[in-house]
Amino acid sequence: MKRGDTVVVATKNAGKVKEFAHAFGKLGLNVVSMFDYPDLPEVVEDGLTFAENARKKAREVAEALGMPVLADDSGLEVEALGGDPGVYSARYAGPGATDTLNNAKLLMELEHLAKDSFTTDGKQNQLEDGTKLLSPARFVCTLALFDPASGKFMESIGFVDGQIASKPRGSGGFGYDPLFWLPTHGKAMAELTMEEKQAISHRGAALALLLGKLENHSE
Ligand SMILES: O=P(O)(O)OP(=O)(O)OP(=O)(O)OC[C@H]1O[C@@H](n2cnc3c(O)ncnc32)[C@H](O)[C@@H]1O
Ligand SMILES: [Mg+2]
Repeated sequence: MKRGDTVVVATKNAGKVKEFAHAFGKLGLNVVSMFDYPDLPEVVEDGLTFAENARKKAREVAEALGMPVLADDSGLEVEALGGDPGVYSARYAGPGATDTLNNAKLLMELEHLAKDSFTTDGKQNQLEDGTKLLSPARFVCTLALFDPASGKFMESIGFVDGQIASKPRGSGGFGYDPLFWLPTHGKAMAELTMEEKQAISHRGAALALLLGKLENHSE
């Protein structure tokens, strides 16, 4: 990839598109997404892992377009929920789920549990304004780049650890960002600028790894 090239990202998530456009823009690359190809058939995300879904999105779109395509499959793993919503993060609240409905569903599930198991050391798990920290959690992002000419994938994975807060904060980012508390920053993910989010996020980490692999590959 060289300055001026276009990267096709197989996503219909406007939040992801913004983050990729920002990251690739710094390298002089343009980003197009599935919003630019509205007629492509929908990819059914029925994989059991993030990696399977990322590969499926990348391969199907790359084969339809006849060019290399990058896909991102990501989600939230919440310890107290045994790793849920995981690969179901986008549709946690059911068909037609929105970020708002998914966040409400997450809080409902956790507050349910909190009554039994998270009350004893309440002080420690509480922010100054009374917001409770309900469970450790982790964002995961897998990236898959598929080149239909070679039939090969290049893949990477990134993580970021935090806590689920009982109240949303901030208006940046997307998805579960307002509920994802970063003890290291004393802020929710949605309170970070895009630049700050990229520096610490699961997507930023996965992208840095992938770019490193691409660089080695082209040498
Ligand atoms: O499949 P595409 O079209 O890329 O878009 P999507 O929104 O369906 O994306 P996923 O299938 O990968 O589902 C990931 C969900 O996990 C959540 N998520 C992923 N990355 C996130 C981030 O950086 N911040 C907050 N929530 C995130 C968010 O709810 C996403 O909808
Ligand atoms: Mg999806």
